[in-house]
Amino acid sequence: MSVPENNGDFTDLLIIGGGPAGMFAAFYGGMRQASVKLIESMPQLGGQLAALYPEKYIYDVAGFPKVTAQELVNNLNEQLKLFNPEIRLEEKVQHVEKQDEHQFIVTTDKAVHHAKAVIITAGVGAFEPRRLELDEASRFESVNLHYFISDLNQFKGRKVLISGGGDSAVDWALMLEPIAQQVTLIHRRDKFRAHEHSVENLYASGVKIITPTEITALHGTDRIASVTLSDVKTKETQEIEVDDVIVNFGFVSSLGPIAEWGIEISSNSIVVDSRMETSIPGIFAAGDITTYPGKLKLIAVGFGEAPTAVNNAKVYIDPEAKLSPGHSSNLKL
Ligand SMILES: Cc1cc2nc3c(=O)[nH]c(=O)nc-3n(C[C@H](O)[C@H](O)[C@H](O)COP(=O)(O)OP(=O)(O)OC[C@H]3O[C@@H](n4cnc5c(N)ncnc54)[C@H](O)[C@@H]3O)c2cc1C
Repeated sequence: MSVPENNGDFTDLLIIGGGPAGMFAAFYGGMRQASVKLIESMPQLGGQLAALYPEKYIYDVAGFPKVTAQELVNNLNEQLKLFNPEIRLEEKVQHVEKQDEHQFIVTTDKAVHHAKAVIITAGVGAFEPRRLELDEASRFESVNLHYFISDLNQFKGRKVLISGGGDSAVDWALMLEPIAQQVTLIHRRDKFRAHEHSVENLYASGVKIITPTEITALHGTDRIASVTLSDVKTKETQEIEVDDVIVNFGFVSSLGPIAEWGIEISSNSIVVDSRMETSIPGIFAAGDITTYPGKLKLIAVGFGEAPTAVNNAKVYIDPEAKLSPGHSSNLKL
């Protein structure tokens, strides 16, 4: 099956956001013989799965009894490459404007794109980690202060300090314990908010736990060599040597520029109808970013919404086209 060339400068489908919903939409657009451009602000595809929990297991995606988030992203990548969509990484969409039916101008921080239809799969919006509120923190960010983890092995044989009390902090501590030389987990409260079972495993593990404690200073020139920890109640301090500091205070997200594109928004999400079309004809949405009565923010749900958005976008672009894609099992790929 061949993918048609762009008609002039106009891509058939421009997809904003390369999380699981956007990746599957990109594959599906190719399957519907649409030309596809996918724009993602992060350096990698995969959305929350790749950025926030690549090594965690997911159990509720159909057909996968158990799969790590990164494996699922790798599979989505392999699947979407069947149709060679244009993927643009590290490019953030700032503005979408409808000029006329089938004519959208999408402006990013790097270029201006033209599309016949737009599908927004921007998840929770462009997300950022909640940062350590210390003046000196920013200069260690690209060195040994981590808010995201992409490869557990980078911590092999190292002294790692993790700060945070939720699931991510506890999970990272447990996963790093057999790899790192030493893992210390601190939290500003006495109790961890993580899943009960994980907390039980934590106390049974070799992770050193210090609570209620917070980081009050980072020391080092080129990299953090030690940190000052302060007891939240007694204010007593201690300095410990570290090779790496991982901060897991969760992340903040906002729709950012999306809220200014004139699309109907409700509770920080994009309102869609049963065709996954937004209040602007020709702009569709899928995945965590959408809202409608009964909406669930799950990967499996995004995997259903993406084909609905793509098939309806196909009909928007070409009203003669069939809504139903037919069965993929009839394809010869
Ligand atoms: C720790 C954790 C565990 C989870 N476990 C599960 C689970 O077990 N099962 C499950 O079903 N769900 C789980 N989820 C939820 C699941 O990850 C989300 O439902 C899913 O990622 C939503 O996919 P998405 O493609 O809609 O959005 P996202 O994954 O959020 O991807 C959206 C992408 O759009 C990009 N983007 C946003 N704005 C712009 C812009 N302006 N320009 C360019 N790019 C942009 C973002 O950078 C991001 O990469 C979990 C979430 C977390 C945080």
